[in-house]
Amino acid sequence: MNTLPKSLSFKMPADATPLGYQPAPKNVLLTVDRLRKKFATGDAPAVERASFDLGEGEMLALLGPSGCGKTTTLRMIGGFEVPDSGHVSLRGQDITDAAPEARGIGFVFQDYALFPHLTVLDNVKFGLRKMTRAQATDRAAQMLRMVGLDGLAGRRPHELSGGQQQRVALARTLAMAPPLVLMDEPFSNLDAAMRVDTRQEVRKLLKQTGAAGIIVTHDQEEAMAVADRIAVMEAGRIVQIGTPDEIYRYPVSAFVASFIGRSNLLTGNANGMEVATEFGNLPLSRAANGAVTLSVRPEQIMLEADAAGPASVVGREFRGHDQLYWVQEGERCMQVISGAGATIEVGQRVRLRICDCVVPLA
Ligand SMILES: Nc1ncnc2c1ncn2[C@@H]1O[C@H](COP(=O)(O)OP(=O)(O)OP(=O)(O)O)[C@@H](O)[C@H]1O
Repeated sequence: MNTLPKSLSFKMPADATPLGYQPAPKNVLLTVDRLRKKFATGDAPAVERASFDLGEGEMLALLGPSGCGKTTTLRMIGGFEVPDSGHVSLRGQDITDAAPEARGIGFVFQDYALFPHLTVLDNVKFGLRKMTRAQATDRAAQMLRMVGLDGLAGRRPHELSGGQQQRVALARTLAMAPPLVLMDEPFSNLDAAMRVDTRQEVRKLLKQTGAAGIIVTHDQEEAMAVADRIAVMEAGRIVQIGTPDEIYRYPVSAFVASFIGRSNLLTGNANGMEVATEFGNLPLSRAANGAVTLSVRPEQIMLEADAAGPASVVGREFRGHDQLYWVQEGERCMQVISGAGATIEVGQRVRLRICDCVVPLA
């Protein structure tokens, strides 16, 4: 038998927040209130009723598939796009109509937007024109030390790697000590290994300086790695906001369950904290009643080799730390994640057992 270590509990804690939306952070820095934007060319609004609060020093990821409105939301916060309606406030002051440069918000663009003819040091000094030259040089040198690039101050951007350019762009933004930094797909130009290192570096630097951040990404792994909270967007709307844990464990809809990690969707008939399914009666993560769709994560399912079992393995992916199986039972194909130890081969008969709370979806 192939048993699973249970590192996650899907039982909702008694003090869990209501589905979807968390209470406002304690020290609110930014309030985004029902932003809407419809472009002349589109049938539907690109963004509809986007609302959230961001705390001082908090890191939020706007996550969703291509075209769901992430960049448009970010651009409205930054002042690069004028909303049709709704408001943006920073520390209680309405900045909806303020020009980008008057908002005191920092930006890191996808292409870093470094000046190719300026040295690294002069790029970082660029935004510090209100300081004396000596003060600006000191501040820029300090920022370059912080991002670990003080040895490269005299180079030009084309003499740096993508990750180093990214850090220069961040140093330039942080030099101005903004309370908030907006980043649109900031790691997309980096290779996979560098992306992993750079995103941790960026998170650390923002936390170190106390700046809050909003990062746009379509990569759920990146969002989970870098953000304190994730706002998941679908077709112009924010459909769920929560910590990475909350969103993974308690997705509110089939869309969120399938976009963040892998999910098997089942149907059942709920009665309070229990649901009747084709896999027997299962405990629910929260109370529900009547017909429900359920999300079951692949690691919540146990796979047992059984020559008389009702299902068979139709695919297997060895992933080093674990294995992902596709298991066909009648019309249904389930995804199951199991330990890397014992292997069940493709073609073998198996039995599936769900061994945790299942999550009812809206
Ligand atoms: N300037 C524009 N004019 C017309 N339509 C636009 C404009 N900018 C964005 N859109 C449309 O608005 C919708 C949302 O676009 P947006 O760039 O915000 O999505 P996104 O989630 O950031 O996508 P991606 O991950 O591909 O960058 C899309 O349908 C897009 O085609």
